[in-house]
Amino acid sequence: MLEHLKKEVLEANLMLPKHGLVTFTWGNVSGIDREQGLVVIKPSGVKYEELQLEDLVVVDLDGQIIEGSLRPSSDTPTHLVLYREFPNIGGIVHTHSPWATSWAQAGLPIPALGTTHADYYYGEIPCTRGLTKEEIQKAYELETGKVIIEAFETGGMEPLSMPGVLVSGHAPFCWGKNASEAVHNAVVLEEVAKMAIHTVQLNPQVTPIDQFLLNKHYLRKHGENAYYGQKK
Ligand SMILES: O=C(CO)[C@@H](O)[C@H](O)COP(=O)(O)O
Repeated sequence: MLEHLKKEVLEANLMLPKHGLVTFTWGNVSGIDREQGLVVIKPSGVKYEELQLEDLVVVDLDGQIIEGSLRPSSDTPTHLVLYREFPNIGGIVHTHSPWATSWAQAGLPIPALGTTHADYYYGEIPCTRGLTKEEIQKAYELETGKVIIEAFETGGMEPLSMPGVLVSGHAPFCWGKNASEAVHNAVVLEEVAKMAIHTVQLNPQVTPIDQFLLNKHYLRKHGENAYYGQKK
């Protein structure tokens, strides 16, 4: 079942080590078939170099395993919260990529300090609050998803114009229209996180770019009047 989605999710998972976003078995990618309400996700703890199509796990939005002999990613509940609350996303990536994880561990949002950021993220990349002891004890991965939703509800952000978030004390989650786009956004997040740290080191007084410049760069690539690249 879901052979096309499985191939897309496998390819997206294998892009994580290719782009230097993961070490060992860290990280995971999933994709959703919205018509069937089924999610394909990486199995937990499997080495990327050994990952095969038949290892992928299919779950429903309640987390029930529909197909697969391996346990799904330990972060599956987080992915499922996001799929349930963000109806326009089709793929999710979680990594511990070092530069973005440094911002998450510092508990800081990433300000829009340049146009590279603005090309993909329409403003400051948010950082959630930390989870409470009760949340950690009760349902860690589920509550991780809930603090992400809480951050977006508080900030009033639209998920596809802000396709990533830093979970305080943990690491980033990114998403997109599909698994491949989610990985693309995760690569951009890591690059933007690295540039931002270097920029602040060079000039601690640096401030975010002007909203007008941010709009210009974001809308060059997104929306009905986008003109970057070639017509589809
Ligand atoms: O967030 C974490 C660990 O803190 C994850 O990135 C794991 O390292 C990957 O877990 P699996 O997907 O293999 O269960």
